Amino acid sequence: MSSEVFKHFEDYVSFLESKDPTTVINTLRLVGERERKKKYITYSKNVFIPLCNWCRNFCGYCIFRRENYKLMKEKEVKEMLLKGNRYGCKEALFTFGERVDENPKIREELKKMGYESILEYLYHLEEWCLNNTNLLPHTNCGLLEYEELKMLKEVNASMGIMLENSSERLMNTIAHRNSPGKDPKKRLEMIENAGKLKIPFTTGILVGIGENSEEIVRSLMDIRELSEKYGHIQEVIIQNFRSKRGIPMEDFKEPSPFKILKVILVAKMILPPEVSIQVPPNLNRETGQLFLLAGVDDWGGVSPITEDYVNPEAPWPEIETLREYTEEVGYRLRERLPVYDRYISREWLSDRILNKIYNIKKD
Ligand SMILES: O=c1nc2n(C[C@H](O)[C@H](O)[C@H](O)CO)c3cc(O)ccc3cc-2c(=O)[nH]1
Ligand SMILES: C[C@H]1O[C@@H](n2cnc3c(N)ncnc32)[C@H](O)[C@@H]1O
Ligand code: MET
Ligand code: SF4
Repeated sequence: MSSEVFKHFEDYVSFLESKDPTTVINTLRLVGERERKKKYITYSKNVFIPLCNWCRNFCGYCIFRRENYKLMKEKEVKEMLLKGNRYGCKEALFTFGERVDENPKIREELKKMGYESILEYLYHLEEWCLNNTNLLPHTNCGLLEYEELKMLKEVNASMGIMLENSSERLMNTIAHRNSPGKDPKKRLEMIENAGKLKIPFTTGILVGIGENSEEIVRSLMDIRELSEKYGHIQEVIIQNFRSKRGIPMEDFKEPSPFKILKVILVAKMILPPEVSIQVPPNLNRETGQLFLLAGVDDWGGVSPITEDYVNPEAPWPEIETLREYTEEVGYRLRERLPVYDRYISREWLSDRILNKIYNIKKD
């Protein structure tokens, strides 16, 4: 269906490069034709658990990582989960630094708590979450091996990792120079492993980190390839780089709304139609409504109680505000689980996750 508009790599690239309003207006019309049929824009009510903010990488855009790190205590995590439960949240988002247990001090701390590794600790917390709350875990903690994904699938409704961009070139730039974990070969391999393991999966690209138009198109095509092969990509996040004081990339220009609009249109044309396109509403407060017209159909995780620890300067909108914002464009806001409906089956989910979902739906 998507190929009605463009077919070739070069077409997408020249579209991204285009300064001709007619081209963009025409594409918006063609893509928009399909958007008229959609009714709902979804979001997931969540609690963000930043389990540990040390990280083996140093991404040029990141403010989350601290050398003076904090590893969350079990009690603290449980209290946050219980609070989320009281607020009716359905997603426990475990997002944290990559391979934090490469740090000997953190390993030591974990040992004292009775755990051999951060993933053993994570598994325990996610299991507790399933046994004591109505929240479903979603883990996004950077690179994981096949066996690690397999273990976490037991206690996660879905998992994720941002591809960021599939360009090797960025590994020599300020964005990823000091981040071995952002090697696109490794990230694509992990996304492929998640496909083999039938894990409903979230990925995406970060726009505005020094990549060019070819690299954006290539990244989206790489995601499409894995999505077509395994069918596990539930959503693709188009994340706009937001500058923050003190990061190495402080002086980088944030991508313009026009640029993001074009990237969304290209994503819509490249990706299979069932794959949702997500933009976070806290990073797109002024522009989000217009992006709905270009094919965005999901706002991602929105939290009534925790901040976005990756973008702490950007508060979440109230759900009711988000509802008005969405309805003004003519769509309805609908809450979803961290796993999209089409994956709610034995083919995709572990028995304990599936049982939990049945029990949640009964409530
Ligand atoms: O609050 C945030 N949530 C982020 N999420 C959460 C996401 O919005 C939701 O957890 C998913 O839509 C699943 O419901 C991510 C999840 C991933 O799997 C990969 C990347 C992200 C990035 C962010 C983020 O920067 N901030
Ligand atoms: C959790 C995800 O958040 C994104 N991320 C990290 N730093 C920034 C920033 N300054 N602006 C926007 N997104 C960011 C990355 O894509 C990461 O994978
Ligand atoms: N550190 C992981 C990554 O960048 C998780 C998101 S950033 C806190 O992939
Ligand atoms: S973005 Fe993720 S991988 Fe990069 S430094 Fe921050 S926490 Fe680490």
